[in-house]
Amino acid sequence: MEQYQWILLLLTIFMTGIFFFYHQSPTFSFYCKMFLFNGWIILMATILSPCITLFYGRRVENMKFMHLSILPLKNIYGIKFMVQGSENLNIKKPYVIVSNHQSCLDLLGMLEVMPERCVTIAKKELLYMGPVGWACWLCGLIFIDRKNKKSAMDVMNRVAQIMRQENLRVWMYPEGTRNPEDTLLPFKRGAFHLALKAQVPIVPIVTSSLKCCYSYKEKKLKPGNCTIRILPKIETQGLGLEEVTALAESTRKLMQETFYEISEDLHGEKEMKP
Ligand SMILES: CCCCCCCCCCCCCCC(=O)SCCNC(=O)CCNC(=O)[C@H](O)C(C)(C)COP(=O)(O)OP(=O)(O)OC[C@H]1O[C@@H](n2cnc3c(N)ncnc32)[C@H](O)[C@@H]1OP(=O)(O)O
Ligand SMILES: CCCCCCCC/C=C\CCCCCCCC(=O)OC[C@@H](O)COP(=O)(O)O
Repeated sequence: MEQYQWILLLLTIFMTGIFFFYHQSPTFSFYCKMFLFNGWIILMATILSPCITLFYGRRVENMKFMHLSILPLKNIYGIKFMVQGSENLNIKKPYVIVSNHQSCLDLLGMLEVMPERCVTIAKKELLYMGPVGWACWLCGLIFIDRKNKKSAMDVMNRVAQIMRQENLRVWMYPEGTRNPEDTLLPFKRGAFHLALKAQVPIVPIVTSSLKCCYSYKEKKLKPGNCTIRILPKIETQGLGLEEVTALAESTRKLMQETFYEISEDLHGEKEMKP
């Protein structure tokens, strides 16, 4: 046999093995899907980043490239988002969006509803993910070092200064990390300091439980329907920094109630856990 025939034969055996295990083992198929999910993001970032660097440089408008390149994942995985309350984002001025953070699928939900001129606050580790970090930087993401609180707060305080000048919306995950549970984590204060310092409203956005389509624990990634509810803005004008804790707690309570309300598998959940 010629060398290329050997290669073809080995490739066929390899692909047949993948196909076989994919259908036999849910865990294997989960890892394949996650590999494709991450692989797609890395591929898009690798293709787009050099072009964006060349033609546009770093600017918040580049988010639309992230949007266009990532949204096909929604169709590939059959995840449908039903958006409620889009009219609540018809605000011309800057504001802070706070959203719950369950898993990597939140990226799809975020891009589904993200308004124009919106930047996300992200952990600095993302910046070191090669082309993905480069793409995030080009889209204007703002990175914070969660292990260095002083530097994270300094960055947030600088954002408070520029968001009004540059008419920016800022998207934050106040839980500070992914949380697959049904009870939201206690909220970090950064988003609320930001809104109060910049004297801009807060818009809470709640994504229903993603357990219907994704669970890392159960090694599950399958098609499903999710609801994203955009709540009316919470005004902060005239409120002082002494209100940060109360504001964070009332916003969390509102988002937790909304989460129970829109998550089909949690209907009937009445008890609010602390
Ligand atoms: C082309 C294709 C490319 C595709 C690429 C794909 C890209 C994916 C993009 C998606 C990115 C999504 C990433 C999401 C994340 O990374 S989430 C993780 C990072 N985000 C956060 O952590 C935000 C939430 N955290 C906070 O807001 C924190 O408050 C923080 C600012 C980080 C500070 O941390 P910490 O100290 O732990 O917070 P506390 O809230 O507990 O605060 C402690 C006390 O400090 C006071 N405080 C807080 N902030 C301030 C401030 N700015 N100024 C003054 N004081 C502040 C706070 O009130 C607390 O005081 P008390 O204890 O109440 O007295
Ligand atoms: C040259 C180095 C090459 C490194 C290649 C890195 C590979 C990166 C693989 C895939 C990138 C996918 C990025 C998806 C980002 C989804 C956003 C997200 O969910 O971030 C998590 C963050 O909110 C909270 O983090 P933690 O829950 O605290 O943890």
